[in-house]
Amino acid sequence: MHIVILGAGALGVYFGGRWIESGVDVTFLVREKRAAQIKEKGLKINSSHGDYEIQNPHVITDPSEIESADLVLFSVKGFHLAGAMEQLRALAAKGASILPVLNGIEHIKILQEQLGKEFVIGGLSYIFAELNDQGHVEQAGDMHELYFGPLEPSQEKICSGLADISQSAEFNGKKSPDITRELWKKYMFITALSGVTTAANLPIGPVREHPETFHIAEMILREMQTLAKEYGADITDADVDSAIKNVHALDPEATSSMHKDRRKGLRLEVDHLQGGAVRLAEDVNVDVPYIRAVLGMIKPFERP
Ligand SMILES: NC(=O)C1=CN([C@@H]2O[C@H](COP(=O)(O)OP(=O)(O)OC[C@H]3O[C@@H](n4cnc5c(N)ncnc54)[C@H](OP(=O)(O)O)[C@@H]3O)[C@@H](O)[C@H]2O)C=CC1
Ligand SMILES: CC(C)(CO)C(=O)C(=O)O
Repeated sequence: MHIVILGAGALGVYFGGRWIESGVDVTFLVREKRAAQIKEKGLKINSSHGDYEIQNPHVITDPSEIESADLVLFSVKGFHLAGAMEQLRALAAKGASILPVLNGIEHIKILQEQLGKEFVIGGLSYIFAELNDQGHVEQAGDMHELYFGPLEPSQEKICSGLADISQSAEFNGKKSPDITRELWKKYMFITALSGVTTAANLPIGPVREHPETFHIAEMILREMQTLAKEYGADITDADVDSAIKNVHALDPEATSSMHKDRRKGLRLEVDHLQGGAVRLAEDVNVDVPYIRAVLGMIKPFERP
């Protein structure tokens, strides 16, 4: 299987690197600046699951440089979705299925509309990873999960193939029979975690210590549960309880990638995540006052 990584950031390099380590053919499709950085500094994963340096990574800046691809791991931030569409179209035309791992949900429909439903697989990840100033990945903690699953029956084969090749890779690759539910569970979790940590500008430890602050996270989980149900995803009370338990289990210093971006003064995915939730809620007449409130608190730091 030939996999193209579109978005050689934290997730793209981590999962792409782990596939390369296990012998899979991987190409990184990047923009010029990132290509120059990779040429100078190389690609490396520093990880609690073992470090790995990618020797001579295959890096391209134009899809025309490859003949064919089976799969694209699409790992850009929500605000780069539109800018990557032309490259995705070119790769789909070469036969590739697209596996987006962005947080959120709005991108799935946009990709399906732009590329055709048969090309878009469901995917998401649980991992704490970021790029350091060398452009190398820093991954922390136990979690390194990549979930994927068919959104259309025709995608069973590529998802099974992906499960097979991921078995020997150093991450947990999980083929889900109900990826839409998994997508909503992750969207619920990240809307709450990124909302409360980024708005408070605090990691999860101090958020948990203040019941009034933690209450906001719990209310966002509930609002997301209601929203998911409106969109046909059966997110149960047990799912919400399990999300709360997972937040309690996090290291006190742990925080969301959005909060890390706020601390670094980088552009935030708030419009894609909390903004997307508000848009989806408006479309089905659901009230989401807590999500609206954190959206308002985070907006001034968005740097669009
Ligand atoms: N980091 C984490 O721990 C987690 C992140 N996520 C989600 O995964 C997604 C990706 O996050 P993350 O990996 O952290 O993001 P990063 O910002 O680390 O990486 C995104 C990469 O996409 C590249 N990119 C953007 N547009 C293009 C394009 N048109 N062509 C080629 N490359 C492009 C950027 O490159 P350039 O340098 O050129 O700008 C950048 O390197 C987000 O939706 C995030 O919420 C989910 C779970 C955990
Ligand atoms: C849930 C978490 C924190 C880890 O996967 C994440 O998705 C993020 O920080 O963006």
